[in-house]
Amino acid sequence: MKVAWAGSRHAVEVADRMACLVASDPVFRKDTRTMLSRKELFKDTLKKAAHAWKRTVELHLTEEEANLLRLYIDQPGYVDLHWVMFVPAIKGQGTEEQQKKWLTMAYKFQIIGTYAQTELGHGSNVQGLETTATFDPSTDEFIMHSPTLTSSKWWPGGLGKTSTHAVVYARLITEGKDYGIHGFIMQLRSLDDHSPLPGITIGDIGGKFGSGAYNSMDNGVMRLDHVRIPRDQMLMRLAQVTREGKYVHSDVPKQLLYGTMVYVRQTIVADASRALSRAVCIAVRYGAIRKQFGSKAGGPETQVLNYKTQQSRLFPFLASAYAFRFVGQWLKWLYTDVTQKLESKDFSTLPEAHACTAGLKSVTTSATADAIEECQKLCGGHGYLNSSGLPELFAVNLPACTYEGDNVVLLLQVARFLMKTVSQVASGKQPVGTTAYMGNIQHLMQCKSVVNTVEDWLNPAAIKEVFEARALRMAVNCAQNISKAPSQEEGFSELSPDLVEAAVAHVQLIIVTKFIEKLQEDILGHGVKEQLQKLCGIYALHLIHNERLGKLYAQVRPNAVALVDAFDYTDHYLGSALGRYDGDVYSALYKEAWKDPLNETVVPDGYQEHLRPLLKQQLKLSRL
Ligand SMILES: CCCCCCCC/C=C\CCCCCCCCCCCCC/C=C/C(=O)SCCNC(=O)CCNC(=O)[C@H](O)C(C)(C)COP(=O)(O)OP(=O)(O)OC[C@H]1O[C@@H](n2cnc3c(N)ncnc32)[C@H](O)[C@@H]1OP(=O)(O)O
Ligand SMILES: Cc1cc2nc3c(=O)[nH]c(=O)nc-3n(C[C@H](O)[C@H](O)[C@H](O)COP(=O)(O)OP(=O)(O)OC[C@H]3O[C@@H](n4cnc5c(N)ncnc54)[C@H](O)[C@@H]3O)c2cc1C
Repeated sequence: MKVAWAGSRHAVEVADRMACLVASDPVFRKDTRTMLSRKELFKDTLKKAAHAWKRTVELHLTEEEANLLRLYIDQPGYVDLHWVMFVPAIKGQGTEEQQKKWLTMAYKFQIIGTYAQTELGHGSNVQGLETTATFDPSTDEFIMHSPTLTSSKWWPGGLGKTSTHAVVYARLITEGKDYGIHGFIMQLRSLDDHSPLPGITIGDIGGKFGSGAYNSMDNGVMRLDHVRIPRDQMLMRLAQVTREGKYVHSDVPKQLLYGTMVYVRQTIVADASRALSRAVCIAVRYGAIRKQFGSKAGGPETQVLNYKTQQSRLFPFLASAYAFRFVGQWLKWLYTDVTQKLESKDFSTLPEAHACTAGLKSVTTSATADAIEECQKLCGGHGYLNSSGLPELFAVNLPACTYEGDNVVLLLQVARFLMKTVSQVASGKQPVGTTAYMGNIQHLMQCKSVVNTVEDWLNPAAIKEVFEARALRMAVNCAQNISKAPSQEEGFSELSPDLVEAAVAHVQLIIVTKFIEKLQEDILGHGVKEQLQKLCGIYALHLIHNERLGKLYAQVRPNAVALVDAFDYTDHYLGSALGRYDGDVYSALYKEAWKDPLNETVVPDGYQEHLRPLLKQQLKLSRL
């Protein structure tokens, strides 16, 4: 099962090696992270990042190994934005010459970059951004400016205190005309003493949800006061401004401006499956240790994992963790395929790639955030302690529902794509890829489900048909209702709640389909495929209705702990007293409690100042 989860034997081996490297290095300790002040936490992140880079260079780590190293260090920091957004933005939007110049420095960490798109006033509506980049032909420069308070850049990770450079998104103005949003490379801080360059006001936007968690990241605010940059720092793969100030389009679609977001959304699906699997691993292992109540006849107490209610709340998450993992692996393939096509100037699959990345990012991160919260409840009171690992896991993953596109905004993008596809089907065009099922419209609009028993749900063809019929009927229903509205725009707006549901149904169909396709591959190991078939059945059935699931849960229960052990997480990475591999939960909880700074003294700070006078006063009063 470890191989099925990781993707290959090689993947298991590399992941094990990197996880052990991190777990055995004292610099990467994280058990007291939630007790650090914001300043201490930030400094700790700088230390970990520098040490990680040192180890990366010393050990000549490959890209795959370095990525895993970062993953197991498990602490958001400026390096994420540098590697996952700054570098890909230059790769995707810069010319070859620009890539050579900037990436050479970025790859060696001679500069640290971030992705500065969102502003105080606008995040979702990228076309509404206000920062300006006005071309001055007299000096061959752009003047970068924040004309209003709301145009202040707001949120970029690493911007607050660390980044030396950024790809800044701004409205390009030349020859008096506004050409909309474009990307520009800007140096923000001195490479000598790290002070902000003239005209740049920059800082951190303040503490965020939860202790520890995303507070390790210096999300930043930045205002620009007529800062000049050379013309060649506009990213010029999509469009150029000539020396004379003429605006020239390239032959690539302008949507490639959003390409970095497509890339990151795809990686976020993998992050979601990992976060969900961690929460499930903690709740399942703990559920096998925790006992409450016994039989009336005075028998032994029951492991809480044996309660049917616990199983019906927890096992759909276990199944979802596997489902998201497999669809994430497929999405990575799809992204690579689209990128190769783009390189040979085939842009035909871009809309589908956008819909798949946006939709899957949205559905998997929302489900994951909800599931982590539920896993806290599934662990009872102990789940609410920081030492359970769950509060921080929740706080770190919750913003994934918002960053890289608010989940509802992204689902509306999927819905827009679906409405276009329905209208193309109506005009006789055969849909392809993840919407190919829509071509089977006659049958899917009328067919009746053949599913009657739990066993029927293990029949892949029956499952697929149900999900296809559901997704198509919801999409067609929306399209018909939109066509009755006075205008397409009004209809879309009026029906947006239904459109979001139709988009979710389509995305769930993709997840179910990719799970089924995974089961058609050669899967080695005794009983592995059978367990995955049950999990696939649970994933599909829990989305439709819960009635017949009990039988499947009973079949998964004996292997539940093994199914979470297959995630192959070290105790260091899991970071949970409840989810420990050895099950020694109670001594771990007890030991963790004594680490709290409140326990440094027996009598707390503040006793002399506030508690003692209060108690003495009450004593005096009672004697009167
Ligand atoms: C400490 C450890 C150290 C270790 C060191 C070791 C070394 C390290 C090595 C490796 C490190 C690796 C680290 C890994 C860590 C991983 C961590 C994960 C990181 C995550 C970090 C996240 C940080 C967050 C960043 C951000 O949030 S950036 C900002 C994101 N913003 C958004 O997403 C905005 C959302 N809005 C939009 O996308 C758009 O505005 C819109 C909603 C799509 C609307 O667009 P608009 O043009 O206004 O309108 P439309 O008319 O709807 O669209 C026009 C047209 O375009 C199509 N479209 C839209 N989007 C796209 C797209 N993306 N691609 C293609 N096409 C698109 C749309 O469909 C329309 O098409 P049609 O006209 O044909 O319909
Ligand atoms: C932790 C974190 C890290 C981030 N890192 C970065 C970064 O590195 N770089 C960067 O540039 N940005 C970053 N961001 C910003 C992020 O990309 C935006 O917050 C995100 O795109 C959402 O935009 P918004 O904040 O403007 O939300 P809003 O759009 O203001 O959303 C508010 C509400 O309005 C709803 N809404 C908005 N538009 C519509 C619509 N058309 N139809 C229906 N409902 C709608 C949303 O669903 C939501 O409920 C980060 C954000 C966070 C939380």
